[in-house]
Parts: sequence; C-alpha cells; structure tokens
Amino acid sequence: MTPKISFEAVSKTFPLKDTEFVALDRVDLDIADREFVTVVGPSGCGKSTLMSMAAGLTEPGGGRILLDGVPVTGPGPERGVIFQQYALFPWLTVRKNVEFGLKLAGLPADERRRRAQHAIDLVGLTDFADALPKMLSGGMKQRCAIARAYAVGPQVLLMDEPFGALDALTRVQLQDQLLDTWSRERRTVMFITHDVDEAVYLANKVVVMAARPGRIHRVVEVDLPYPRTEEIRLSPEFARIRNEVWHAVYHQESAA
Ligand SMILES: Nc1ncnc2c1ncn2[C@@H]1O[C@H](COP(=O)(O)OP(=O)(O)OP(=O)(O)O)[C@@H](O)[C@H]1O
Repeated sequence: MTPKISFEAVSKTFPLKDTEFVALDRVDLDIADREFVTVVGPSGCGKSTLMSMAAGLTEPGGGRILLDGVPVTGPGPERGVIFQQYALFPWLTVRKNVEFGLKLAGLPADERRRRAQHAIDLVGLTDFADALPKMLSGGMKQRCAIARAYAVGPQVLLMDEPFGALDALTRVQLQDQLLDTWSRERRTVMFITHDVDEAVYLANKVVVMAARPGRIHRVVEVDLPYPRTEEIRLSPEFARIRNEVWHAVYHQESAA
C-alpha cells in the first residue's frame, strides 16, 4: 500500500560562512495512512525542517517527499499545520479564526459555519466560540489553533511542538483530546516533541533523530493499545518503551 507520506533520501544544507551546514542527510521515512508518528531528537537535528518540507513550506535540497505517491511542491489543503505559537488573529473571535481558512477556500457562509462549529465542539471550545483570543488561556488558544486546522478537513496533521508552551496538566489534557479526536476522525499525524513521555503516549511509532548531520537514528514501534489511558501511562510496558526511546535520544553514541 502506498504510504501517506514518504520521505525519500531527503537532504537539506544551509550556507554557513564559506561552507555548508548539513541539516538533514538522506532521510528515508514512510508514514502510513492513519498512523500517528512522533518525532523526537536533540535540538537542531532537523525535526522542524523535515516537517516544514512535508508542509511544502521548505524545499528539500536533495531527494523528495511524496504525499499519496505524488511529489510535494508546495502547501495544500490536505495538510494542516500547527505550530507551537498559536498564530491566531487577535481581533477575530474563536469562530471567525476557525472559519478563516474556510473563507480562503471559498466555502459558502452556512458551510463555513457548520464546519467551524463541528471543529470548535471537537476541541471543547463550544462555550467560547464567540470569545476573542485575549480571553482564552494558553491551552484554549492552542485548541483554537487545532480547531482551525481541523475545520479545513486535512487528511494529514503536521504538528510542530504544539503543546510545548503549555503547563504539564493542560498538556496531558490536550494529548488525550488529540487522541480522542484522532481515534474518531482518523487522520495521519506527524507530531514533533521534545518530551519523550508525550512521544510514546501519543504514537504508534516514535522516530528518534540524531544531529550533525540530522538523520534518523532509530524507529521505535509503540505496541500499546488505544485508547491510551492513565493505566497505560503508568504501566511497566509504557516505562519500558519510554526508557528505550530515552536511551536512543540521550545516549546516541552508545546506542548506535
Ligand atoms: N533557514 C535556515 N538557515 C540556516 N540554518 C537553518 C535554517 N533553518 C534551520 N537551520 C539549521 O538547521 C538545523 C536544523 O534546524 P531545525 O529547526 O530543523 O532543528 P530542530 O530539530 O527542529 O531543532 P529544535 O528542536 O531546537 O527546534 C539547525 O542547526 C538550524 O540552525
């Protein structure tokens, strides 16, 4: 079966003084349809660059990225991108923020309203649909950004440390909510995080990257059932996988 996203020998260099810095060196990775893949690795190993290329915002220097077998040449509505910074329009309500992309897509007003409401309900912001971003907590702002991405109905969600700026409790709540939505509306997710627990809790596959040059170091399958629960989070099997990923991230020389 054709993978949803394929990275084929993807490389990227950036100019550095009179030489070149190799940010990514021949990355090969397949993400299957409806998979939830998390990407972890040391700072500067190229996680964001990799995702930005999947989003069509950065061109690969070498190799190619395929979406359903077709080379990515730019952004598209089948890919929703969510960054750590919420990037909401402060003068628009939650509803208007969520409707924004739908307006750009040229959808009629009643369809925009219906889709936005569905996405707002999904992320639990029903009571705040008419609030401005300044009235929302950090977690609620990020929910709004997620709703905005969902509303367009992307098959793929590309999430770059979306919960990185949130407190631990909000983070756990949003992880559960994201998994809940994912299990109902199965999309393909590529999710970057610095947090090993988060990487294991969410994913069915954790990609561990290494730096200098940026490359894939290991891929760890997470053979834990969904729905993920607190019981799973506290289980010995979870701890075993978490330790394996932790070791792969923080002891790369000895693990190589
Ligand atoms: N536009 C750019 N120009 C020059 N160098 C860049 C550019 N974008 C990224 N880099 C370099 O490429 C490397 C990979 O960056 P990237 O942001 O993808 O890493 P990352 O793994 O996401 O890091 P972090 O975990 O710190 O966010 C870094 O060393 C960075 O300095």
